[in-house]
Amino acid sequence: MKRIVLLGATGSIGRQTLDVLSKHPDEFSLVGICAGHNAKELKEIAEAFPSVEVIGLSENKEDITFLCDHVFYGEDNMVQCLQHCDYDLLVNAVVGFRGLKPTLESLRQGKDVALANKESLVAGGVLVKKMLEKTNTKLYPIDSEHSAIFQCLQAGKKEEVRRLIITASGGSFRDRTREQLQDVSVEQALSHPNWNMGKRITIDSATMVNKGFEVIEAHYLFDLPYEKIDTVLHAQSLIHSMVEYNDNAIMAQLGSADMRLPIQYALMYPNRPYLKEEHPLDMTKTLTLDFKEMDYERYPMLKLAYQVGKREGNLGACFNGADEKAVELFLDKKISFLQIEESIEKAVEAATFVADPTLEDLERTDQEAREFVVRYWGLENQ
Ligand SMILES: NC(=O)C1=CN([C@@H]2O[C@H](COP(=O)(O)OP(=O)(O)OC[C@H]3O[C@@H](n4cnc5c(N)ncnc54)[C@H](OP(=O)(O)O)[C@@H]3O)[C@@H](O)[C@H]2O)C=CC1
Ligand SMILES: CC(=O)[C@@H](O)[C@H](O)COP(=O)(O)O
Ligand SMILES: [Mn+2]
Repeated sequence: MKRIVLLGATGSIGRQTLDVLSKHPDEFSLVGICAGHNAKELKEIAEAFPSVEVIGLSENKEDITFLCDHVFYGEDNMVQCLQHCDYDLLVNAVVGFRGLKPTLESLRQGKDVALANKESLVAGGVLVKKMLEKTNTKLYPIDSEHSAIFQCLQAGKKEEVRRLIITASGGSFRDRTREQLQDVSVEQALSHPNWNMGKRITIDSATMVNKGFEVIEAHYLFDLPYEKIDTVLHAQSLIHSMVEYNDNAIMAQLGSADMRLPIQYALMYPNRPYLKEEHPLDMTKTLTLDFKEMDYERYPMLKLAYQVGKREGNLGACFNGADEKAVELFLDKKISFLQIEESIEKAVEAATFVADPTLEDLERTDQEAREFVVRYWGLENQ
């Protein structure tokens, strides 16, 4: 029985993880759940999974202390939960920079992490890598592209990999030119062509920040240089990513747009038990595969992500922090879609570079990037 702690339990990945866990009651016991504000849903989860021993909530608006022995409130709730329960695997599906600390804490304790929170690696990849080496722990990717690559890597040796090819849908505005992005609305940006996901990642997909994050994530997860990590536009999101080997073989992983497969694979690797699909892929009817070369002029955030990733240090934390704040402002209709990009570019330009950052350095960089974006748009008093 694997004892699981799930962060971001009320989110898109969180809920799909609960579904996977509920299908394997003899394999998993859910012992910890955390979320941000949604006390009502946490309560429902705790009732559905009586094995829950610890609960974390960032806001203290509702008293849920009666639900189990340990309930922690506040921004440090996730780390406190990890310190007050006996668990085997952390599933980190919280959104944002806040996911880095619990990832590091879990690895420090010698516990493996099934990772959806890509921000842990984008902002803190250097620290996470050091901790993995120190404690001999493992990360199991949940992000669909990285799960696909992880699956394709089972077919060969790492030394024989020529390159990783990460597929990109192009996001909500893939059929528009840059000129046509001037007046796009929040509602339009939130309409992803293939995936149903949380708001932040859906906007990141439209700006291609998400693909930039995924390039950096792949660098740390698979320990390959940026020169061996490519991206390609693939509108259908049927191929989740590929690995090209030295003998020219290209291994691809295909599947419907259902995150329960990568979640289950991360939790049960190397096993592949039965998984009922909502919308099974019918090869004979639906299989059209289009590919287009990535256009860095159309998607400047992807180009910037390579530069940020290669320079390393604290720049990933700046890139992510600026994006988090800019996406929040866009969703609140305080800035326009194209101003998300401008926020990130200017914040990275203005950042003070720290080559070998500590966690405190990254936290400072994250905070400074957010403050920079607010100041840049003159929104200090709103
Ligand atoms: N959705 C997807 O298909 C994919 C997501 N990912 C990654 O997985 C992560 C989660 O994404 P997704 O599920 O879409 O996001 P959602 O927005 O759907 O869910 C976010 C989760 O984080 C919680 N949360 C928000 N603020 C806080 C806080 N201050 N303290 C603690 N918890 C908080 C939310 O709780 P509450 O509901 O209470 O606010 C919720 O449980 C992201 O890093 C994303 O990039 C990666 C690949 C695919
Ligand atoms: C489901 C998932 O992993 C998302 O990251 C998704 O891949 C977004 O797709 P695009 O960023 O390619 O639009
Ligand atoms: Mn992805």
